Amino acid sequence: MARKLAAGNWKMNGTGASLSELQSLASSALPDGVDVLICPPATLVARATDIAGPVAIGGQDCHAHASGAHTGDTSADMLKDAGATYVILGHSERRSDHGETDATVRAKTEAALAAGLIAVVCIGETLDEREAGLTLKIVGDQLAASLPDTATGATVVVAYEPVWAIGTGKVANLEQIGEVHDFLRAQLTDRFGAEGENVSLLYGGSVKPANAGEIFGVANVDGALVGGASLKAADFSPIIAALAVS
Ligand SMILES: O=C[C@H](O)COP(=O)(O)O
Repeated sequence: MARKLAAGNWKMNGTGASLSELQSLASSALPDGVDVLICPPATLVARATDIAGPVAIGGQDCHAHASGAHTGDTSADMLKDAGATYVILGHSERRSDHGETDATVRAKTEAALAAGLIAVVCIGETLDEREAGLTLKIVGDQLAASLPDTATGATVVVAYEPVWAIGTGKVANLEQIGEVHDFLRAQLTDRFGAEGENVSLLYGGSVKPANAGEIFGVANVDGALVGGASLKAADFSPIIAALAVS
């Protein structure tokens, strides 16, 4: 059985003052049965873990190597040392801005698992790919090539984020979300057997308090990876609450 996860990705937003939002979330009465994760910028990970209480803290990327001459990069071991327990990998913004391939994502995922972090592996099609009828082929190929053979429900989360729905206000409709999540679950169980049922499947792309409830009602949606609406506790809290009652 996959665990429910409400994950917030602050992307390149936030300074020390923003930690008041995390503080507010951490001191609120979080519902049982939902894991809550905030992934702030790398500069805030260590400070965030000091005040996070029941909220897990994650990085937004890591290098595939544990250490070395890689100026500007952060290793999975470093995130772990700073108190992180998760790391987002293969976000479409990393894939497009930094040329990350599925092979890169798989190598990073292996590094994250070796460091003891839970990897939130992101996949998703572009609008051109959807309009060409390639959605399931694209996400299936990304899933297969980005996950290592050692992935389990305890070590890996998969986030389906249609690129065209990220930060655009355009949300995939429930039928589109359901089709992809059912497909991903089948792919996971084909490859990992019963363990594939334990991998949490998140939807991401313009999730807001107003649409979270209906999205969480879709089969095989175990939570969300939320960008903009995770920056304020007042927006993220109702999304967490909607997941709890789904
Ligand atoms: O990682 C989060 C996703 O990119 C979704 O971002 P968004 O909720 O701002 O659309």
